[in-house]
Amino acid sequence: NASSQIAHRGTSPFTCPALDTSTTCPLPQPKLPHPPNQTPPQHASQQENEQPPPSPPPSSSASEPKPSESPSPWSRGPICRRAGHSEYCAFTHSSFSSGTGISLITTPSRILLLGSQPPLNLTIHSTPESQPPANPQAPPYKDVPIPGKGIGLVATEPIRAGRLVMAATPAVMVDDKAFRGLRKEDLAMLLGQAIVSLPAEHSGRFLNLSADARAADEGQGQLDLVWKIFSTNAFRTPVVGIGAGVEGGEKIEGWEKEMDFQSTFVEVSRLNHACSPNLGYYFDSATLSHRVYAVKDILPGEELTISYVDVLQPSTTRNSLLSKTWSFTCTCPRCMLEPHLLEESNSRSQSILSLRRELDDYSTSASPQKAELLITLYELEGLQVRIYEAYYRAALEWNGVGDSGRAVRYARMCLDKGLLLRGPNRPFVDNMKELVADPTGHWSWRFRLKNAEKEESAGSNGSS
Ligand SMILES: C[S@@+](CC[C@H](N)C(=O)[O-])C[C@H]1O[C@@H](n2cnc3c(N)ncnc32)[C@H](O)[C@@H]1O
Repeated sequence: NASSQIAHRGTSPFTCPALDTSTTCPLPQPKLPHPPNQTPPQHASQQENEQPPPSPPPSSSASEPKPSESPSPWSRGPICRRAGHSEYCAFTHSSFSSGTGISLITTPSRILLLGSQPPLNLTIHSTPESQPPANPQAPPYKDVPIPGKGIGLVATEPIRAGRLVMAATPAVMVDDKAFRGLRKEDLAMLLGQAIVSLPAEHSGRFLNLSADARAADEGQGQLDLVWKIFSTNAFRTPVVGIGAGVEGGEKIEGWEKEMDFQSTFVEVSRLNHACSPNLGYYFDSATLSHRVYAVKDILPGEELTISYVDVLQPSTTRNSLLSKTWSFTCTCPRCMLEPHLLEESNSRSQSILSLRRELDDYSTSASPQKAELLITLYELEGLQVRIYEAYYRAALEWNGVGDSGRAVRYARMCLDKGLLLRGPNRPFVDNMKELVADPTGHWSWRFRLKNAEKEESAGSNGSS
């Protein structure tokens, strides 16, 4: 059966001295308390409005993938846990990513599907002795204590907008179904196995991440602490698996299945929040890496920040979510404006939301001037991290009134920023590329004018 393909490991949870406070292993540094079911830092900030993606949906009746013939680089923890019909186990690939290692909590059949395809099967790149680290250059930042925020990262050199600042693979990835379906104690137990099985440096850095202060202070136990470190620092990371299966009696090769995981990364997880951040990021399923880019020019000594919440929301909405989920109130410049300036900032945020709604209704005769205003509002709010969304709308609006020159210019600007902040495999990227290649053949060509004509003829029919 599927699980027999994975080598069993003799490790029992928490035999690693890393979790024994009497040893030299790094101790966790608990910080602020968090509620148990928090949303990982990225969800809301990655919204976009796109044309429907053209790719066909994955087949739901395809059968499980076949076990791989080659020896598996994965080892499996000794104890698995059940949620519903599925059994979840902790799997570790300790030579992954030049010996950094990675652990996954998922089902045996999913590990066969995922683990037998790139990048998880790239054992050629994963022998620690023979492979240098992926990025031998010193990073342009260091971690330092930031008053009121725990540890954070600050720039050690000038960083230009557009520069790749980090590309890191996770320490641990948890199948979203396990995250939601398993009892907390069971998930904590599997997380414990997952962490102790990582190479020592990676597990030590994981255990140094921030967690709920109550876990350590009240001595609730090490499993609870590992669970809290994970949930404080997890990001949503959808992974596309390519499988083979049988549908309607016919063998199908290469169906794609998107699987949701929650993942914690030891470096990215040090980034604190700001409401107009200077970094943007996306998770690249093909390399299993979080790619973090500068969206503004950053000076040495400046803190590097990402956004944990939807930055388009007004300050009260942003802060109530931050407080509920991560137990802090934001003190970033956008939140600390004087009252009359804060009021203007919130009014701009409200306008952004209503303009987006208006522009995203393709059945009306909205105008390119509204898209231009949207760009200005994003700029005034310092939202370079989402500016590609405004360029996207401007490209469609100008094409919608038959101005291909401006449309192509904005489509290019959307691609320039959007590729950095969302990666290549996105429907909006395809959409903008199609517009650049052939604006007059694009679905949006003169669509607003056609709407206006329809409205006019409906009006004249009504009045005649
Ligand atoms: C993903 S961790 C970020 C790194 C963390 N500061 C550390 O010491 O490892 C999230 C935690 O950092 C703290 N944090 C992040 N951004 C903050 C901010 N803008 N103000 C205050 N605390 C913040 C909160 O305790 C939050 O739960």
